[in-house]
Amino acid sequence: MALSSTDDLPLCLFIATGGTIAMQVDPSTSAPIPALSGSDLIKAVPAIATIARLEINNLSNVPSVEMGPQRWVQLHQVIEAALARQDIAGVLVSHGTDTLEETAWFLDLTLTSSKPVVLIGAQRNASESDFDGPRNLLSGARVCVEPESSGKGVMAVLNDQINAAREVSKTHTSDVESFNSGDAGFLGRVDGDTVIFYRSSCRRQYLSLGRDSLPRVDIVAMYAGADATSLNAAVQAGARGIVIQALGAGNVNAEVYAAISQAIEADVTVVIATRVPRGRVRPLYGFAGGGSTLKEAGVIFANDLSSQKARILLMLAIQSIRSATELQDIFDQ
Ligand SMILES: NC(=O)C[C@H](N)C(=O)O
Repeated sequence: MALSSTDDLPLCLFIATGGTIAMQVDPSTSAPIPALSGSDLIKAVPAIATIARLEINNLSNVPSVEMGPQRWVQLHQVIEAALARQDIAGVLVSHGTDTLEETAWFLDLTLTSSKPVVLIGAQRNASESDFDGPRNLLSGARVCVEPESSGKGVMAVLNDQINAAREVSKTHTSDVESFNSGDAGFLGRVDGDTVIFYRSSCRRQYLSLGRDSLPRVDIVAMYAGADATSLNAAVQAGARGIVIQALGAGNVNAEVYAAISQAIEADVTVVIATRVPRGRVRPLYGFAGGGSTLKEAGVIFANDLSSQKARILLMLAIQSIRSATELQDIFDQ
């Protein structure tokens, strides 16, 4: 459905997927649930017609806990087809904030166009008087039509702050100032009606989406006193890859180390990430389970990617690559 506004404005595709931005409080339970379609959202923010002409795709209305490989592939296909059209300047996607960074990273890795793709969401639902959805929608649209957005990859725009897909993460459960890019810093910001970029994203990667179904990759958490039960269960479940959310610079205890060694012998690719929000993992310590011994055992180090982003990179990479050296090269970029 195309919503008309000034004819000479750029045309963007607006894809609604769900999330709190599309939720209202259900009076019978007093809890927010999916309620608004993409069309409802746009109708509630008439000022958007001064920024862009929008074509609306009400793709889904799900909380982002329901996002995953199947929906990512579907979203990828819809966006790839839209960006191939000459008349489309960019794509705006509304999304729940809980897994927004994962969808953004998957799309950033797999889309081929240099046209902007902007993900937005909201921390407060549409029944709240200080609902942040409209502001994020307007700012997202501004970034989507901004000529300087070209080649910046997939971006997350919330609270007027522009983040690159590789670096962005949700850092607060409820505050509207939640999404940031850690050590890398924001890509830019929206100031009133002006989009200001501070930098480009210089660490972008492309991995082709070979098949429609991605290989199973699980995340296993390391913590004080952890045993190998979860890791062994992932191997039993048929995981082709396992990302360990390790400690510190990339360490596990002796029991988990032994299980990792066995998993690698059974041809499961194991990637070490960390639960620490900032910094890289590396082969540092020589005790059983320290990074140096893990490297000896044949693990891949996830660089500074969170475990959830390392999982996505691994899912895409092991479609075609199995050699540890080549996989490590991909994670080192
Ligand atoms: N603020 C939000 O959008 C959170 C919501 N649970 C979601 O991710 O769908």
